[in-house]
Amino acid sequence: MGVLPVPAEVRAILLDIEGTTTPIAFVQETLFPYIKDNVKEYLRAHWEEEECQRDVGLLRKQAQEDSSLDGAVPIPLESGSGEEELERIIQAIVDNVHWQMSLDRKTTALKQLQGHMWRAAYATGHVKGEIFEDVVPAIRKWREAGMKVYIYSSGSVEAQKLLFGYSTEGDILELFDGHFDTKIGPKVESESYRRIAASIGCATNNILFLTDVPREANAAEEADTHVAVVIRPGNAGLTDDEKSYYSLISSFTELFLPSST
Ligand SMILES: CSCCC(=O)C(=O)COP(=O)(O)O
Ligand SMILES: [Mg+2]
Repeated sequence: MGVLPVPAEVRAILLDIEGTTTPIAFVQETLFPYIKDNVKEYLRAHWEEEECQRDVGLLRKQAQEDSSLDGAVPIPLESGSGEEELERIIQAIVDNVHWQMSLDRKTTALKQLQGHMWRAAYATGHVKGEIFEDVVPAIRKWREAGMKVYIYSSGSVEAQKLLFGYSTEGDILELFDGHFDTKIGPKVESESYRRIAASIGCATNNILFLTDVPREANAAEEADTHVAVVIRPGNAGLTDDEKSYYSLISSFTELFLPSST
């Protein structure tokens, strides 16, 4: 087991979810198939609700922005009323969601809908958020040492709260001081890390960001945020250059805080 000293100026640890706190397999083999299998029924059942209409509005706007992309699926406006017309629009949304998911897109529109759909899956006990076993004990230790702990995931804040609220370790939401999603900006843009620092009320170099994705680490580092790349079973491999450039950890227990004993 390695040891990674945390720089003394770090006051907050910012955590990615998929591939960092949580196995990629849980997201790809449980959460995402649930969306693909249930999106049509969900839209039919919730169509009249305000929240669902907001999600549809965001997806339609995103589809317009995506119209020049290869294979993009448009979402037409309803022209008229009736069951058949509604089915035509719902089918277009289903196709659009499937297309976005086939590319693992991280659009706020897709992530908002997913978060709302997972609500029922977690609340009925159909799904429990999976967390690597080192995560909870390590976060407790960091917090005892005075560290603030935040989540930054492409999954919506609502989806994050479901995952940690209904997790294999129980409701562990109390471990987090706050949550960020793509509403603050994409994880591959350095400006997002500046906005997060401003929102927390610290400098970017007071934050240590843990992620499995080198492009995200690179964006954070450009903003002068400390980073470490997390290696977990099932994560994408790193190039030799990435392995030698980034600080790497394979468990949260490898982080050594200056004040820890
Ligand atoms: C928050 S639960 C679902 C995870 C998800 O939808 C996703 O896109 C994961 O992205 P991350 O930024 O956590 O790697
Ligand atoms: Mg990730």
